[in-house]
Amino acid sequence: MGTEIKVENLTKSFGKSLIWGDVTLTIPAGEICVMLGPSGTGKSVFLKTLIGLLKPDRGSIVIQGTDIASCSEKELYEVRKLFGVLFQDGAMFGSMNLYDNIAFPLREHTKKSESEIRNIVMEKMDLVGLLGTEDKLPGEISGGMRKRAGIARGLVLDPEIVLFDEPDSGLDPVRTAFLNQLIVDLNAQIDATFLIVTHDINTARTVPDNIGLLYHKHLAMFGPREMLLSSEEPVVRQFLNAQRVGPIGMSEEKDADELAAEADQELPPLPPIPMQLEPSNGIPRRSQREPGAWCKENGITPPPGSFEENMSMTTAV
Ligand SMILES: Nc1ncnc2c1ncn2[C@@H]1O[C@H](COP(=O)(O)OP(=O)(O)OP(=O)(O)O)[C@@H](O)[C@H]1O
Repeated sequence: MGTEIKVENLTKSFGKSLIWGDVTLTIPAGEICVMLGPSGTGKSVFLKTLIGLLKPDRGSIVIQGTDIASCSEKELYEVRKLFGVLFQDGAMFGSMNLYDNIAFPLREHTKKSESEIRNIVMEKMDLVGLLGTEDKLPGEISGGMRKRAGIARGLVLDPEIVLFDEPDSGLDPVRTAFLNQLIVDLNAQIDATFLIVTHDINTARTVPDNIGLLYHKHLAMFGPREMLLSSEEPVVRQFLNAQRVGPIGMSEEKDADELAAEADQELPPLPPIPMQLEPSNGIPRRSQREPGAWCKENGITPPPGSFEENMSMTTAV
């Protein structure tokens, strides 16, 4: 299970306004990727383009041999069945209880009997820790529970690719930590390919196998977690360490005067690379490797203190 997504030279504009151009990356089967980027750089547009809700101007997105940028509607309909999507707010129907919300895709897209549907819904509710809340309305539960219900609903059709659009938005740090653990556990358990859009730097530093950064209408970098967390590239370094010093300004790129004013400021050292979050259910991640393996293979010395067992999960910001 889990399928690769191969994106080549993807470009998307709305009218004359370019959102991003020439995006090329391969999201490996079964791994977790995080896509970062300042607000408005087109992360949600990227997710929508991957599932064919938006059409790119150019380029290809190949999933199981089908280019969804140029395929027929019928082919697109088939490829879409591979996806589960978690929208920001969980996108629950307010007047339906959680059971019916989670059962909805099965009733809409399959011919399964109500008893088969019941088995699947209860299994997914169990996976996300929501057994016993079947009769609750979305308005009666917390934001974190709504997110988990959204995940359960995204999983009922057994997707091979799961897209998460800011799963941690509006959650407190403790609930975010629980949600991150759930995401890592689910990834190991269902072995699907996960792509997460987030603004949470701690999530980006600890959860994924790979990180991408969209900035200034292009993909600034995409690669293994350790590659980006040890990178000295100014935009990557600034964003992944949530710093003010660097090329990214409040609304757009800084201008020459602003950059000149910063020229003498010494950059803080790169913080240690934290351990990757491990599944708590005893199932190894598909891509599990020794901490520091990428750095070693590539002759990179990680920042001091990296990969220490008891290192704080928070970043030095
Ligand atoms: N359907 C659309 N028509 C026209 N412009 C759009 C459309 N959808 C998005 N945009 C524009 O594309 C740009 C990128 O939007 P998007 O929501 O993808 O950014 P984002 O990186 O996800 O932002 P944030 O981090 O704030 O959620 C924005 O300027 C937005 O106004």
